[in-house]
Amino acid sequence: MATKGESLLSVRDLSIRFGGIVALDRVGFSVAEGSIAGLIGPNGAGKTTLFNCLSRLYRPSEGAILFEGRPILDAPRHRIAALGIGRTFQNLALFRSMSVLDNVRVGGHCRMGAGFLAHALALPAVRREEAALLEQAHRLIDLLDLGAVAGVPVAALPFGTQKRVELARALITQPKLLLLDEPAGGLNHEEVDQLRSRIRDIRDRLGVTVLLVEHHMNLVMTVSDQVVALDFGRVIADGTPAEVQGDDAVIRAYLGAPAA
Ligand SMILES: Nc1ncnc2c1ncn2[C@@H]1O[C@H](COP(=O)(O)OP(=O)(O)OP(=O)(O)O)[C@@H](O)[C@H]1O
Repeated sequence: MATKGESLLSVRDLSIRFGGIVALDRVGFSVAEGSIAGLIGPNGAGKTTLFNCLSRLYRPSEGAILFEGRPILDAPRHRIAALGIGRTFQNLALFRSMSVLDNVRVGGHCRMGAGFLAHALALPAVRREEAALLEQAHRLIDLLDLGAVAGVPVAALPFGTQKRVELARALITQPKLLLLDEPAGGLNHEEVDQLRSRIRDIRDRLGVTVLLVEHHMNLVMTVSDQVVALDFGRVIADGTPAEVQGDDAVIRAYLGAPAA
C-alpha cells in the first residue's frame, strides 16, 4: 500500500488510437497519495479518453496503469470500484426518479462483501452491511449539504445539487482515488467556490486523492497541488499550478501558435 506522498497512481507510456486518431500518445505521469491533481488541455486533447482508460471503459493499445504499485489494466471493469477508484461523469449518471438517499446508497453495493445467497436470505451479515451503508450514506449527505433534500427525487433538484449527489454516490464506494470529470461544468460562480472547498474537504477529511479533468482554469489552478497538461494526446507540462500556468507550450496550446 502507498504511504502519504508516494505515488498512488502511475500512468506509464499510455497510448490509444481510434482509427487514424492518436488520442493518447505515450502519456506518463504520477499522482502522489493525498494530493489533488488537475488534468487540463484544449478540446480533444485526450483528457476524457485518459479517464476512460483509468476506469477501464477503454483498453489502451500500449502502456500500463499502476494503482498502489499494482498494474490494473487486466482487472475486470467491475472490480475497479472495489480496488478503490471512484468517478463522476461529465453528464450526470443518476437514477432520476430515485431519491437522493437511494442514489447514494445504490453506489455502495459494489463494496458489500456478502454474496447473492446471503442477500436473498437477508442474513444478519447483510443486515449489518446495509446498516453500515445507510450510516455512511447519511454521513456523506451531511458532508455535501444534502440533508434537506435526502428524500427528494433527483429529477426535482437543480443541476448544481444533482452534481453534489453524484459526488456523494462516488464517495460511498470509499475510493482511495476519486476521478472527477468536469465537476465545475454548468455551475455558477458561487457554486464553483463551494466546489473548491468541497474538493479540499474530501481530501482533508476523507483522505481521498483526487484527479480532476476541468476546463475551469481558476478552479484547477487554485485547488490542485499538481497540474498535468495534455495537447494532442501528449503530456506537454507536469508541475505545480504556477509552473504549468507559465509554461510556453501550455500557453501556445491554449492561445494557438502565433501567426508566422
Ligand atoms: N470512442 C471514440 N471514437 C473515436 N474517437 C474518439 C473516441 N473517444 C475519443 N475520441 C477522439 O480522441 C480525441 C481525444 O478526445 P477526448 O474526448 O479524450 O478529448 P478531451 O480532452 O476530453 O476533450 P474535451 O475537453 O472536449 O472533452 C479526439 O480527437 C476525439 O475525437
